[in-house]
Amino acid sequence: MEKAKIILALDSLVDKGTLREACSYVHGIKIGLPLTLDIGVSGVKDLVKGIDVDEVIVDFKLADIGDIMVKIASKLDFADSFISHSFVGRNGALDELKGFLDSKGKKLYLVGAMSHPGWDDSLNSYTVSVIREVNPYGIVTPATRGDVISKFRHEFADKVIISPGLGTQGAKYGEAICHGASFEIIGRSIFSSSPLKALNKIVEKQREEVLRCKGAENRE
Ligand SMILES: O=c1ccn([C@@H]2O[C@H](COP(=O)(O)O)[C@@H](O)[C@H]2O)c(=O)[nH]1
Repeated sequence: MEKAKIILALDSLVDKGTLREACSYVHGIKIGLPLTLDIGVSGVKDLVKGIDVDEVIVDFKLADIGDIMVKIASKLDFADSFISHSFVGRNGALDELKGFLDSKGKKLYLVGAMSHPGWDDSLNSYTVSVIREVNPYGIVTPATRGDVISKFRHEFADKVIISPGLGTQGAKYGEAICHGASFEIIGRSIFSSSPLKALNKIVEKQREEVLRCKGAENRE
């Protein structure tokens, strides 16, 4: 069966058997700083070892000078991809991180806009300009504001867009994909209780919503 367009947000510890089974339904996993602080880098390495996913993303939302971001990324060799803030800019920051990740065959995502209500979308013209300059593999945009995803998709037709903000933060499963995201990032709505049951329902709802909107697209 085709994997669902979901990236699991792992911000707290999940039993490895459950994670292994959950991963057979999804594209990837995203490792958060809270989980890494709880179990350490070696604990995270053990957790992800042997897990069958297409992508392991480290989400520490790096935001520092290039040298420090490179030092952090070089300690996390289990990751395929890293998320960084874009507001730090290219020169002396993201240029160095991108160069390092390129040399290791790893991918960079930049935050285009965040999902919480306090994010100011007037910042987005700046993040768009940094994303253009840095040319990352992908972008993080908010599922909570579909119009913002659509704008980023319009600006960056070929980039992978990953969107958090589903379920607990309010967006409907599938909604981000309908607005142009490549994958939906989902954490607490899956892991607060009975993860496999919750994931199955979410996969179903995502498929229904995407069928509904793609059907609508095809009728236009
Ligand atoms: O704007 C952003 C950027 C990143 N996140 C991250 O996504 C997940 C969302 O988890 P839920 O439990 O599904 O709300 C989490 O790891 C955040 O750090 C975000 O929410 N918003």
